[in-house]
Amino acid sequence: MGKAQKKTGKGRIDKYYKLAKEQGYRARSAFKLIQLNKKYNFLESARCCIDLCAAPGGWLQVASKYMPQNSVIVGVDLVPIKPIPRVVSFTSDITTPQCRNLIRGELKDWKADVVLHDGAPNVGTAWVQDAYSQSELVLMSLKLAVEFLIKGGTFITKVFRSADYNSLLWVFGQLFAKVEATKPPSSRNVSAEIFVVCRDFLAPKQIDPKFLDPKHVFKMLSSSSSVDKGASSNNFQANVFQPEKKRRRRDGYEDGDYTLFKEGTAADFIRGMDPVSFLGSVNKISFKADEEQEWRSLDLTKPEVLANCEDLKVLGKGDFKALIRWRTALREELGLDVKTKPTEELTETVEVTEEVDEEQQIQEELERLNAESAARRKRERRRGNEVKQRTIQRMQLQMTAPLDIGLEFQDQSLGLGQDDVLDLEMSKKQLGKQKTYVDLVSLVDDKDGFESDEEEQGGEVMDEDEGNLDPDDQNMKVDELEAELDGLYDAYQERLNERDAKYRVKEARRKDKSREEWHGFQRQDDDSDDSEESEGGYDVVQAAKARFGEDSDSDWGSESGDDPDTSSNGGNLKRWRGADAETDERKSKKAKTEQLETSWATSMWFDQDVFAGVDMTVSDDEHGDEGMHVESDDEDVDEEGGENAAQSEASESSEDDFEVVPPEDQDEQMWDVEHEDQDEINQSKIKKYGLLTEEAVSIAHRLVNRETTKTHLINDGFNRYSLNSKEGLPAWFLDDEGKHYKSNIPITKEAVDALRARQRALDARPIKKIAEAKARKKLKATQRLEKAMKKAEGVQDASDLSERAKAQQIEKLMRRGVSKGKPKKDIKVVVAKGSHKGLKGRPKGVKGRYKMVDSRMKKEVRAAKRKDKASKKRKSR
Ligand SMILES: C[S@@+](CC[C@H](N)C(=O)[O-])C[C@H]1O[C@@H](n2cnc3c(N)ncnc32)[C@H](O)[C@@H]1O
Repeated sequence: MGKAQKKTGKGRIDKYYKLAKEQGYRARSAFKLIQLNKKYNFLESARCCIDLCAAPGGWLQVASKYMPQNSVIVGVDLVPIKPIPRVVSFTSDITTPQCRNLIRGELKDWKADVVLHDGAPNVGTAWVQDAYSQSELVLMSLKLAVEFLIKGGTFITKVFRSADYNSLLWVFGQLFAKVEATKPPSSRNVSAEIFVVCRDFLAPKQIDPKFLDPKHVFKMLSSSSSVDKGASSNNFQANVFQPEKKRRRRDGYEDGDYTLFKEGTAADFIRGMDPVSFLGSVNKISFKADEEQEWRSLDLTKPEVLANCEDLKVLGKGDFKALIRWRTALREELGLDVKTKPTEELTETVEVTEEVDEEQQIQEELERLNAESAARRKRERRRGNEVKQRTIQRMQLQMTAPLDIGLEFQDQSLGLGQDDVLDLEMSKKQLGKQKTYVDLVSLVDDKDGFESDEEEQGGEVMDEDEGNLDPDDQNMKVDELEAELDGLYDAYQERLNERDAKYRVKEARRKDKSREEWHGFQRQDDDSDDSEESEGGYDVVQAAKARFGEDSDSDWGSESGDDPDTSSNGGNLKRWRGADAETDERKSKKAKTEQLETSWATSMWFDQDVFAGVDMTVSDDEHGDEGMHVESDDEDVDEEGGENAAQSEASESSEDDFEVVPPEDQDEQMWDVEHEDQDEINQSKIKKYGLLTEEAVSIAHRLVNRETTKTHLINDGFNRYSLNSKEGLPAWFLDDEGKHYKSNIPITKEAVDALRARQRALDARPIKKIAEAKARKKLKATQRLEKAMKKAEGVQDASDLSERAKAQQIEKLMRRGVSKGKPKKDIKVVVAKGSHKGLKGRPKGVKGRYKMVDSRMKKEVRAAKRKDKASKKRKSR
C-alpha cells in the first residue's frame, strides 16, 4: 500500500501536482483533460473549442497544445485568465446572457467542435454564488454548449455525484447520441467529481426549453426525494410538530430561492390552506398590510403571539400550537371558519370544511405522537429496571463489581460509542421528553433556536402533555430524571477516573489488599524455603528495627511477627509453630473482611438515588457483619473498617436514635456540616505524611518566619469562597466548583524546593523489591541458624559421643548454620561455533558441568520467552 496522501496545504502535493509543475501547466487539473482526451480523442480533430470556467487555464493550455494550429480556443471564467498563446479569454459569468454575447461576438457564426466545462461554484467568494449549485452550473454550461456546438460535437462537463446526477444524465441523453461518465485517474478518489463525456451532439432543430431549465430538470427529483429533504409540505408539518433530526441541505438550495431568511405575511398564514407547512417554511410572520395591522390590534392577538411571529425558528412545539390556535380563533372571528364541534363529533360529520379536517388531523397526529412517546417512555423505564435487576442479581452472585454496574448502566443510558464525554444530547434523548432536560439544554444550545429544536426531535417537551400530568406525576418524573442524570454523571466520573492511571492503581490496591503493602514472610514450617508467601512487611520490619536497635541484625527477622510483645526468639518460634492453625483462622477472617468490604461497597452503591424504587433484598447478615469488619485485626482493614464503622454507626444512629429536625436558623445551612470531621482527617494525614502541598508548606514557612499569624490565617479563611451553600446543587456543578471556585493561595519558591527535596529523599530509598529480597535472605539465614541450633541441642544431649566429638559436630553444624547455604554449582557455558555446532557429547577440554549453547538456541530461547509472555498476557485479559 502506498503512503496515504496528505490532505491539507502542501499536503495536496501529489504526483500530478509535481507533473503539472514540471510540464508548465497552471493546474494539476490539466491532466484530467489530457487523460480524457487520451481516451476519447476529441481535441486533435477539433477546430474550435470553448472552455467554460477555465481559470487559471490548465485546460486551455492542454487544448492549445493538442488542437491543430490555427484553431480557435475561447476561455471564460469569473476570474481573469493570464494570457495563453492562441487562446482568447474573457472574464464573465457563464450563467449570464452577457457571457453568451461575448462568446457569440468572438465566434461570429462559427460552431464549436468541443465545449468543455470544469466549473465549480466559487465557495466562499460571493454567497449567492455558493448557493448556486454545481448542477445548475452544469445545466447553464449545457445551455451554452447546445447553442454553440456543431452537430456531432463533444461536450465534456464535470458533475458531482449528487441527487441531481441522474436528472442531468437524462437530459444529456436527450441531446447527445453517446453519453459516458468517467473518472480520470488524476481526479482524486476523495473527490465526488465525475466527468461526463457527451459525444455526437444531435443538434435538434427545436430544443424543449424545459431540458435546460433547472426548475424543471431538478423538479422531478426534488419531488421524488422530498420525503428525505424535508421540503414537502408534509414534512414541514412534521418539522413543526414532530421535529425530526435536521437534515442539512446538502443538495443545495431550493429552486430560485437563494436566501436563508424568509418572511411570510400574516395574511398568508391566516388565509392559507396549509398553516403548518407555512410555519415550517418561514422565519418571520410580518404584519404589513392594513388588514394585518388591524389583526395585530385585536384582543385575541396576544403579545406572546406577536412575539412568536418575530422569530419562528426559535419556537417550541407549544409556541407553534399557540400560533395555530390564534389562527383558528382569528379565522372564526373573520368568519372564514365556523366554530367547530369537539373532535369526537367531527369524526362522524361527513361534510366538514377542509380547514377543520386539517385541524383535526393535527390534533389526531398529536394525540398519536403523545401516546407513542408515553409508550416509549414506559418501555424504556421497564427496560432500565430490567437491566438494574439483572445487574443486582449478578452482583449478588458476585459476577460483577459495583464499578461494572456504572458502566453497564451508563452504556444502556448513553448508548454505544458515546463514552468520551458526558453526552447531554444522548442523555436527554434517553431520558425522555422531560421539561427539566429542556432547561438543561437551553443552557447549552439555545442559540440554534428552531434548528436545535428540530435536532432534539422528541426531546422537545410536549407542553400540553406536561400540563395534562398531575403535579405529583410531574415531580416524580423530574425526580426520576434527576436521579438518572446523577447516575449518568457518576458513571461518567467513573469512566474518567478509570482512564486515570493513578486512580486505577489505587483501585487495584483497594480491591486487592495484598498489593497495598508488602507484609513480609509468612512462616510455613522450618524446612520450607518457599518465600512467596508473605506476612509482616518491610515497613513492619523497619519499625521493628527501629524498636530493637539497628545492631540486632540477626534478631529483627524474628521480630517481624505481628505481635510486638513477643520479643524473644523463643516466643516467636512458638508463634510460628502455631502459625498453621492461626493462618487458617486468619485466612477465613480475611475472606470475611473482603466479603464485608464488598457488601459495604455494594450497599454504598445501591444507596445511590438511581436505585431508589428498585426492590433489593440484602440479607441482614451482611449488615450485621459490618461490626466484625471493624473488629478485624488486620492493620489496614482496621483503618478502613474504622472509617466505615464510623460511617455506618453514624448512619445507624441517625436512623435509629435521632429524629431529624429541620434547621431553625437558615444560616446554619450555610455551614458545610457534611465535612465537619475534615479537619481531623487532615490533621491525621499531616501527622502521618507531613505537609504535602506547596500551599501548606508556604503557609507554614510564613508562620515560622512570622510573616503571618494564626489569626490572620483564620480571618483569611472567611472569603467569598467559604460560605456557599451546597444544598440542592447537582454533583457535576459541585465538582466543577471544587476544581475552579476556590481561592488561590500564593506559594513560595522555598516551599516548592522543600517539597522537592523531600520527594528526592523518598525516591532515594531502596525500592521495595530490593528490600523484600534482602529480608528474604535474612529470614533464610535465621531459619538455617535455628535449625543448626536445634541439631546442636540434640548433639549436646547425645550420651554416646565424647565431648570432643560433640564439640566438633556442633562446630560443623554451626558453620553450616551461618554459611550462605549450598554454593551454586558452576555450570560452564560452551559456545558451539563452526564445525562444533550441533555436535553431541562432551566437548574437548571441558571438565565438570557444562551447557552447550549456540546462536540458534539463543534465538529459540528468546522466541519461546516471547511466546510465553504473549500467551500469559492473553490469559490475563
Ligand atoms: C476547477 S476551476 C477550473 C480549472 C480549469 N479547468 C483549469 O484547468 O485551469 C473552476 C472554475 O470555475 C469558475 N467558475 C465558477 N462559477 C463560474 C461561473 N458562474 N462563471 C464562470 N466561471 C465560473 C471558477 O472561477 C473557477 O476558476
